[in-house]
Amino acid sequence: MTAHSSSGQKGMPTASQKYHAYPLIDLADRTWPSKRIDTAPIWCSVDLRDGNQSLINPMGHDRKARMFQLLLDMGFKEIEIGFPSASQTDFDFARWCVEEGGVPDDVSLQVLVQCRPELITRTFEALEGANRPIIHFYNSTSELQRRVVFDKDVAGIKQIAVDAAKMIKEMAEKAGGDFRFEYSPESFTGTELEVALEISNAVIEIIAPTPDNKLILNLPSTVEMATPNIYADQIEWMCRNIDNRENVLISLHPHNDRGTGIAATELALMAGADRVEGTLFGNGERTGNVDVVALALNMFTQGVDPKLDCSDIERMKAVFEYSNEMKIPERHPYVGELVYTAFSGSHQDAINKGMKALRQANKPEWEVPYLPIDPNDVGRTYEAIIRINSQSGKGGIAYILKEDYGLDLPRNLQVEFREEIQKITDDEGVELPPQRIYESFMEVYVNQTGARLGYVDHHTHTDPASPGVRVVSAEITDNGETKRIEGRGTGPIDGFINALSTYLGFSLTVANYSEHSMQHGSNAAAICYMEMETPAGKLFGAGVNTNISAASLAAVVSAANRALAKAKG
Ligand SMILES: CC(=O)SCCNC(=O)CCNC(=O)[C@H](O)C(C)(C)COP(=O)(O)OP(=O)(O)OC[C@H]1O[C@@H](n2cnc3c(N)ncnc32)[C@H](O)[C@@H]1OP(=O)(O)O
Ligand SMILES: CC(C)C(=O)C(=O)O
Repeated sequence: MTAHSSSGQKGMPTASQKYHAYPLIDLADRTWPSKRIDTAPIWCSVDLRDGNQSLINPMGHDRKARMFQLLLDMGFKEIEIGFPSASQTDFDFARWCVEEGGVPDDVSLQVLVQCRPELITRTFEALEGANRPIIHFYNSTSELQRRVVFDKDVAGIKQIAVDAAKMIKEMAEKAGGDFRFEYSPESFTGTELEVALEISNAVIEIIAPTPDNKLILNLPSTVEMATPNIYADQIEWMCRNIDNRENVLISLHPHNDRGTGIAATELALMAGADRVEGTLFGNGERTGNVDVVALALNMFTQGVDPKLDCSDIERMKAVFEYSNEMKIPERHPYVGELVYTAFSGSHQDAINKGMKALRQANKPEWEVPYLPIDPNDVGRTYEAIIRINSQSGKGGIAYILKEDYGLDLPRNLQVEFREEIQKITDDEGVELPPQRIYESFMEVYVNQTGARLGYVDHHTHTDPASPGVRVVSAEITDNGETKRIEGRGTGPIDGFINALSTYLGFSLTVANYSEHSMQHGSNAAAICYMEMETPAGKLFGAGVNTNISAASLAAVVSAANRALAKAKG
């Protein structure tokens, strides 16, 4: 039945008529909810097989080889390199890996094959001479596939698995090599647990795994059909009930149809699984395989060694994009261009303060608000942490000026300058790059193109008649004309302010003052920030000079210019 909305548009069909809820698992004494992941699983990359079979243009040799090298460099010890009986490309790649791939002794090549004799034979040919390769065989066991794809009952489906297991075991013995075995009751999540158990146990009996050669029993979430807790229950149930558990490695192979592949994998690891098959950044059929990088880095941020080297995530991204001919979205966990970036004011403020506190604490532990991982740990820089648009606040602007240009703005100046930036971002409606923020700061406070006054030079001497009083004589420009002004005070700033106040005919006083050396674009110059009470209200000026007194006086002139401009409206 089709529902119709009040607008007359055709709505979605009635959910309960078209779909049904996934049944709950009867496991009242489940233990996984109170477990945590404290060691890394055995990782197996399936980029070159499950990832590859989902691509518009499957990988040729070069794209495969480049991905393969990355996977080795990241420390994968098990790599599913393809489906050699399916295509000449995959067959040739398997041969290349065996003969020329430089596979370290502790790495097993894994290949996938259906339970079909001619394909199994070809698979053994592809692996001749390989070191401890894993033959991964599978057949679909779900109720739906039994009914509509294979037209067989459980016994018939079990027979497919058993026949293949026998053939593979015999061929391995005949070949005399040191083979390892993996069996997947494919579409496990659509299979009744008792059926998956019966078929898996039948395979285990034939393979007869030992402590030295355990069977990998891969329980795939071929299609993610339910909430992650259900997958965890299924895995805990299988771990408890499977025969010969001590000689069986329970492996996960989650897909991401509901967008919860990572959560499902994590809960299933808590439920007792030993191994995970997945792909870099989650490429794979439909919505992908589980993202092993996110899994590994999730572990890392919990203080667990993930046993996968993700320290050069930019290289990983580049290889992913080259080999898969796909782009990684900006928000993808840990790797997306924007995942370490805050645009919004309060986040920027917190990050700014967090980074400062971290520097001061000088401890190894990472704790910065809004950043669950130190970008440096995956080879990203701090450069893009804070970016400025109309959602940004003073903290973010101050962060950029400090980190990129070494300008340490006092708090009130941050507030004042934010208004200048806000005008621009509201007008333009787009992001403002750091250089424009810096140039804007220099223009508003230091260069002041077209401003009425300019500081040129000054000299001071003690008033012989009044010891302790300094006489300041300064040269300024007023609308381009050179003027000499003179004033007296306790020091150069005081004397200069008195001179300028008299010259302009209004009072200027210092409310606050700070200075530091410039680290950017100027050798040994200092910058002075001067907050002044003026008839137009409290305003900042800034001055840059190699002489600190001159920088201060330039800052006074800058504030006076801003007061004059404000008074003019
Ligand atoms: C969930 C997964 O990712 S599983 C992996 C899937 N990956 C791939 O399929 C990629 C590579 N595959 C291929 O290139 C091809 O499918 C090949 C070369 C393996 C086989 O090709 P073909 O035999 O021409 O065709 P096709 O795949 O359609 O064959 C399906 C037949 O195999 C049977 N079959 C499918 N899977 C299996 C299996 N695991 N074990 C035994 N038989 C199987 C089907 O029931 C069907 O039988 P039917 O011909 O009697 O109806
Ligand atoms: C072959 C199996 C493990 C598979 O790829 C899947 O179920 O997704």
